[in-house]
Amino acid sequence: MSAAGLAFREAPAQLGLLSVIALVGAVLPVAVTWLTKLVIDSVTGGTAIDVLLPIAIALAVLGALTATLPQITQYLSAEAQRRISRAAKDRLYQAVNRFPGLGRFEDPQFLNQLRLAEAADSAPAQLTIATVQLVKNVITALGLFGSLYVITPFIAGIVLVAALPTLLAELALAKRRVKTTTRLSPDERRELFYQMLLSDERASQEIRLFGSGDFLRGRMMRTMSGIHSARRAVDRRELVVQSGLELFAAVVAGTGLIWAILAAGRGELTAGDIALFMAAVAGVQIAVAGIMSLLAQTHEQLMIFDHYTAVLGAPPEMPVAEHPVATPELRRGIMFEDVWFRYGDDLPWVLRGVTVTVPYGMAVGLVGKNGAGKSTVVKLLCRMYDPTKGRITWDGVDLRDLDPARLRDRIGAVFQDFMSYDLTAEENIALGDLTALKDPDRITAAAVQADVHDVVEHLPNGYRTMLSRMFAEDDGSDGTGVVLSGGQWQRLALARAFLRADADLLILDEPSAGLDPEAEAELHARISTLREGSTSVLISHRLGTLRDADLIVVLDNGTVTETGTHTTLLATDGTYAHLFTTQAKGYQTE
Ligand SMILES: Nc1ncnc2c1ncn2[C@@H]1O[C@H](COP(=O)(O)OP(=O)(O)OP(=O)(O)O)[C@@H](O)[C@H]1O
Repeated sequence: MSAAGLAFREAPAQLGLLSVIALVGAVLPVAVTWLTKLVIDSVTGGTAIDVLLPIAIALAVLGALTATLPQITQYLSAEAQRRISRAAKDRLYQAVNRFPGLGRFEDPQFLNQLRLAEAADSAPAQLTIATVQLVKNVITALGLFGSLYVITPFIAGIVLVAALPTLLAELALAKRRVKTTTRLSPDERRELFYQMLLSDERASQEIRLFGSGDFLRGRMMRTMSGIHSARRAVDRRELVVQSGLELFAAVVAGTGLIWAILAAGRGELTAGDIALFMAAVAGVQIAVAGIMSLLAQTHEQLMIFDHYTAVLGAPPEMPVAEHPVATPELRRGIMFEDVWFRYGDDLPWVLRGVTVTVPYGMAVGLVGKNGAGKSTVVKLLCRMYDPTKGRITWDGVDLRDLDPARLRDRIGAVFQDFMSYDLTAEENIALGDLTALKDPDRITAAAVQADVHDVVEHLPNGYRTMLSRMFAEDDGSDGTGVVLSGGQWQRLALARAFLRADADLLILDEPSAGLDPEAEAELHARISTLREGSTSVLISHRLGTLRDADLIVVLDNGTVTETGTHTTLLATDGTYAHLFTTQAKGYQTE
């Protein structure tokens, strides 16, 4: 949709009124100029007061209109801006939410474009309002130019020709401004990153312990200085060019005035003509300067709006089937068939020909050293990315042929880098399946399964307690937000996954890393019961928790090196046996 289309759909009344006011405002200066000439000529010509009075009253009414219309215009523009920006922002984040995978969020070029698009949410409104103002200024300029032409076609011609360099200069300046903004986008993203880091609750502990605050502040200030010097260069150029243009306009107006006074001396012009001449030259110049700056603004906003439309029109980063196959209920299993994967064309292979089956109804354990590719396998299972080569099938159907959203509906997961939201406890769990917000019993049941019910129940406001000290007042309690411990957050993340009790596949990536030994043992007993008969993939560095798995898959440097049960793998005496005995030794007393 075009900027104007969006603007008129969201604020038709405001923009309609603004257009009418602009039309009235456009002819006001012309009418005032002519009436002023009439008054002066009448006064100097000795016209009767009863003829003068209506003109004076008309001038007073036009003066009142000239004074009030800008205030009304400002109010209507602000309201139109709010409505249109709201809709533009909504569309932008709808588009962002539509990207099926993670690729876009790891692409710096796209992130730069997104930052520019975020700044462009006021562009549709500004563009439309600027266009209305542009039309207004054109009408005023034509009216005043016509008035000037009646008195002196020669000077009128000079004023017109003098406007040309202004137009070209303003357009060039606008182009440079947009170029600078685009070029500075990565730096501004960087500056924002440092800024957020310095005020981030989670980062503050390390920053204080390592005393890295001043280092990060220094980096932020250096980035900011770079941005400022680039902007200063643009501002200086604008200062020089625009001052030159103003000077040029003053010379044109001054020369015209001298000519007009000389002409009046020769009796060719009346006093009213001189007044009209002065008002018209100034008015035309103001209107023309307004047109130039509005044209430049429009040009700039159009270029910024391009980034907005580019994000809105960006295709999904991985192909989404136009007519997806309905995701079948899992009955056979998930197969990785010679899957190769790397995060980017210029990055190393992370998975190299992985062929493995997660059979239906079985608990599969995934083991491997840091960086072996375990979390990557999980991300591919959820189709956050597509394999670079090979394929993954869900009951025989290639994941690429399924609707990613419907596939994910069938999966419950706790990721290694799970989220803790600054929301209430209830909402933190319900995010696993938002329909549960209307069914608190389901939320409680999931919390019981994740062994976090007791903790939540005893919070100051129970399930409605805000799990943040930053937004504490939002929970309607006495304003005391609560901060949970790492292990408690982890259980909450588990509850979020357990909310999808009927999920076909349960993925747990290091679900007990933050739990105390007792809680871990309890959790794994619970998970075992939950996993019984259901299909699950569990990643854990604590190999003891995988003993009961129906199948253990060992990943090493992106390839499957061993598969079997705990007993068979121990007997094989390979990597798994080595890792297991090394870990077991650590628990044994001498
Ligand atoms: N988003 C990403 N972009 C680029 N490379 C990535 C990305 N995520 C992971 N990697 C790389 O892929 C490799 C495998 O990472 P992965 O997280 O799958 O390992 P892992 O076996 O889960 O490790 P760990 O036991 O430490 O959690 C690593 O070398 C990592 O640097």
